[in-house]
Amino acid sequence: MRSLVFRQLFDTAGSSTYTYLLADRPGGDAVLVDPVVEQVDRDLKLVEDLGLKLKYVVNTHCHADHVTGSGLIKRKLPGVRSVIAKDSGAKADVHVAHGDRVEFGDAFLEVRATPGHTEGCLSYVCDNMVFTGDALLVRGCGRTDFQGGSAETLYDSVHAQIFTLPDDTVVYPAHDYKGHRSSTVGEEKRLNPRLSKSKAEFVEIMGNLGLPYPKKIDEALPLNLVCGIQEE
Ligand SMILES: N[C@@H](CCC(=O)N[C@@H](CSS)C(=O)NCC(=O)O)C(=O)O
Repeated sequence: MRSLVFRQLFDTAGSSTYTYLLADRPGGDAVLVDPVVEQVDRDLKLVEDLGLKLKYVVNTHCHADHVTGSGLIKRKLPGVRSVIAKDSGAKADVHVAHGDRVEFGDAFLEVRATPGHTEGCLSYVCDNMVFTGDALLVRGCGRTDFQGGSAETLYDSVHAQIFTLPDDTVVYPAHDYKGHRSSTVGEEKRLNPRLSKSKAEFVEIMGNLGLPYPKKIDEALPLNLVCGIQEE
């Protein structure tokens, strides 16, 4: 039985983003999923405290609400490689697509394409966990009104790629705005107020969210298209 290392970290500075640290074993090879630039020192201190070897910074998508920590982490730890979907249109060291694996030591993330919030959204499955980015949030989902978003596509993605996982798979989202930390596939299939509905109802709901644009969108998008801050 593998003793995977797992930590869930939260950006209290404003974006309400969850960053995940995973390693194949204590002191082993590690990945960081969705790091936030303001929290890079916190994340790297934890990597050092746990004696881990950080291999990849992995992005679920090109975020619009915060700047990814990928570029800054690469500057501080030059051996680390950034990962994002080929379909995101963003630069990175490694471009992945549906069916690929991101390997770290004896463990790996299985890449599942879950477009709809953006065209290049990915979810990553690791053992009994799925890191859903903004495709599926706890009792919610990512908005579909910019970055090539499509409610129809998001509905199909979640139903085909996430809701087909075992019901006890633990759902770890990229954001939470209501105090949740995780959920399960079974719970979300039953209780998600948007995605448990029919596709037509879902499309109607998503067309009427009326959310303001993220405050940092104009700063975040251009930087995230180059995988974060690249220069001094
Ligand atoms: N107020 C925040 C942005 C909130 C927001 O729009 N969140 C996105 C994910 S980040 S692009 C979203 O999809 N929300 C779905 C929902 O139902 O809330 C800010 O200004 O940064």
